[in-house]
Amino acid sequence: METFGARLAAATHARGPLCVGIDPHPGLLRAWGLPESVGGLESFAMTAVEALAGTVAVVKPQSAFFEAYGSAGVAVLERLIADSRAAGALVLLDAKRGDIGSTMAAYAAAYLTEGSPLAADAVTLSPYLGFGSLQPAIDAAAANGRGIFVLALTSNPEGPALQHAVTADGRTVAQSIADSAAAVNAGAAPMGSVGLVVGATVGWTGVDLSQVNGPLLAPGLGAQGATVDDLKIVFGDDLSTVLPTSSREVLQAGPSVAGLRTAAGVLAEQLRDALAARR
Ligand SMILES: O=c1ccn([C@@H]2O[C@H](COP(=O)(O)O)[C@@H](O)[C@H]2O)c(=O)[nH]1
Repeated sequence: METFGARLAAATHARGPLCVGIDPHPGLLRAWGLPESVGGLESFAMTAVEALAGTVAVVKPQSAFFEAYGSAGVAVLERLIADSRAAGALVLLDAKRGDIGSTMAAYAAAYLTEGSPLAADAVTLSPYLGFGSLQPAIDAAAANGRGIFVLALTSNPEGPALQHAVTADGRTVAQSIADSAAAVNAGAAPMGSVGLVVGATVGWTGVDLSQVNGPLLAPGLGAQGATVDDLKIVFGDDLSTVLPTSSREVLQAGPSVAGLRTAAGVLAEQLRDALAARR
């Protein structure tokens, strides 16, 4: 079975290094002239899929905005995942789950196991119950050709107080997460299937990402203030596996399908140039 790392490398090679987040904020629904209802959510999601899933490498639905509508919202998320994958995009479900190992096994069954209605190509996970608690998801990802993205240096201003804290062995929390991902990904080609989340907003961090050998999801472009040029500051020599992601900056170009495609295309082109040094 082809690994997620290999599938992602092929997708970004073919379609460019861009992930577009599908975040149906209430304010965006209003801006698109849609009601704040399940019907509005579905119109928003399906328009985004129509506009983007045939062209960008990865779409990243934000689970919270679908869960907000209860089971009917989750049904829309299921359809979004299926339709996006059918259109050729990889789907990264942004759910940021984290729990004790036995419960993590249930999350892995939901998000990473073939046949589950919510199975995506990859899911975001929180390592703050200990990186080892993620093992059931790492195992399920490997068994199903899927991937995980582990929070390391998040894009929000509150992140550094925890993520730059120094652990008992002298490494920062973020460095220890990066090292744990590197250990799982060691030897994988073209790259491993355990990615990290490293915000485009975080600036120079001193965290050594050179051994991670996995995708580095970079949120924070646009609405959170980071620019394409910031990626060079954050990632330095480690740009080769960076997957920049943007939600509101692209989505504000809707509801026009053409407008959304143009916004994603312009950003993808800027990223192609900025990440030209990638392998
Ligand atoms: O560190 C992180 C991790 C995840 N996110 C998520 O990415 C998008 C960003 O949306 P924008 O509209 O492009 O700001 C959103 O779903 C976040 O939950 C993040 O921003 N930072």
